[in-house]
Amino acid sequence: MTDRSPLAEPPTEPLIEVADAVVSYRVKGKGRFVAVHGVDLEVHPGEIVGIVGESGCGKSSLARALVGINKLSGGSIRFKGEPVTPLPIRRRPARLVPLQMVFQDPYASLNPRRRITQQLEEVWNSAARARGERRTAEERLADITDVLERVGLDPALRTRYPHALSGGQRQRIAIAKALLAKPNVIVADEPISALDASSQKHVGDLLRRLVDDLQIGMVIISHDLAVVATIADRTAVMRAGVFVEQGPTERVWTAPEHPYTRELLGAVPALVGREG
Ligand SMILES: Nc1ncnc2c1ncn2[C@@H]1O[C@H](COP(=O)(O)OP(=O)(O)OP(=O)(O)O)[C@@H](O)[C@H]1O
Repeated sequence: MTDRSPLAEPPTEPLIEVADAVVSYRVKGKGRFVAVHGVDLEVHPGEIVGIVGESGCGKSSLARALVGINKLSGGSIRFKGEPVTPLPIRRRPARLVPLQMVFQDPYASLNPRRRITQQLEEVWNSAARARGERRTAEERLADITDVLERVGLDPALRTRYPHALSGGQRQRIAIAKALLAKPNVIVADEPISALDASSQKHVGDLLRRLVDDLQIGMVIISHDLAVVATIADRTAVMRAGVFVEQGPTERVWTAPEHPYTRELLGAVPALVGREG
């Protein structure tokens, strides 16, 4: 658990600025259902912000809006000062390429019929194309080898198909895919919930290391307060589409202000501290 006092570090420009964001869905015969009711959030370089709350509270709806998959019904989301425009991946402007998402189920974001290497090459190609860069196959291989090493995988694994990897290895590949886009921000929706306990710890430590080493901003969504408490600098507690409180993780954990946070804390058996 970390508590980086705002006085301890110089202020930075936020990478992500969310102001009064509203996400709603059209539900047949029932009008619109509002899943996110006007939330405010900032994400700075080198910072992990955890968003925690029970299933159905609106976490994924907000996460998808942060990267431009969901359209906002109100408010605004800015990435490096520019609005996040909801467009299909292929039509995303180059300025949004460094805004990446990692999903809970890495199987869903990996094609089971293609070798890992082909999938990483496609991501690299589309990021280079979006940026208008002309680069060589040697540079591509060097970048792919570099990200695989960075996520703690043997680069030789790239010749495998997804089914020949463990759950933890697949999630590392999903993180490597995001890194190939040279991200400034990664939004990770339940990135470790589906993993066994030992992989949870390793992937959690990896995410923290990436944020510290690359000074990216990260948003981690989880229903599990203990997961967020071990790696997030700041925590926002979400209930029924609103943040009931947000603050430094240490403070939220030790002196929760809202009864709902206390309720969530009561359901956590024990906190295992983050190493390093
Ligand atoms: N496409 C959609 N159409 C209509 N309602 C939706 C849609 N997607 C989500 N919802 C509803 O919005 C609410 C918030 O869902 P969301 O997936 O954002 O919550 P969550 O906190 O991420 O939950 P979970 O952890 O179960 O995914 C839920 O009531 C859900 O049923």
